[in-house]
Amino acid sequence: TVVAYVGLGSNLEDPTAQLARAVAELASLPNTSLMAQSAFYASRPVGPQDQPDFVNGAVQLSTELSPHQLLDHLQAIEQAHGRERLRHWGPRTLDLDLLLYGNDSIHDERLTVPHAELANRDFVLQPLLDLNPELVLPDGRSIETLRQACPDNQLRLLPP
Ligand SMILES: CC1(C)Nc2nc(N)[nH]c(=O)c2N=C1O
Repeated sequence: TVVAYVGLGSNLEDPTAQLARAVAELASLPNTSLMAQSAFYASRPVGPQDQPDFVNGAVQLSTELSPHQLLDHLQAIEQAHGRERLRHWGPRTLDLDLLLYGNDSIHDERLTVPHAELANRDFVLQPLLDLNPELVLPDGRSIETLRQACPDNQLRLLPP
């Protein structure tokens, strides 16, 4: 099995409920078990500001699924949450991103792992630190170091 990290985000239709439901759905994927889930954090949107604040989190999975099988499931869960891509970087009910898949680097037409924006988004880095403070990227950079260098998006820790 492989340890994979999935990022969650939402800013429509009760984001904390969307994330909580998505965690349960991820935990029940085939040949997959939920190892840990991060706290949830609220923050202002990075990019277009004319949309609601986001809630973000991450989960640590142990899976036998391939990266592409896992991606298929993530996209199916997003669809089940009624995600509509009306505009690039626009608001959405649920965003699931495959952040890390073991120590693999993957770059194909469907998948970029580690996630391309991971290193400069505190709403991704902080949940990853919650899950594994020792986490290191395939290229050797530590998540802890990246988090310290990352622009501060004033994350607000939400109560469990
Ligand atoms: C619109 C954009 C870039 N900004 C975000 N901003 C925040 N705070 N959280 C997100 O998950 C997020 N996702 C995005 O895709």
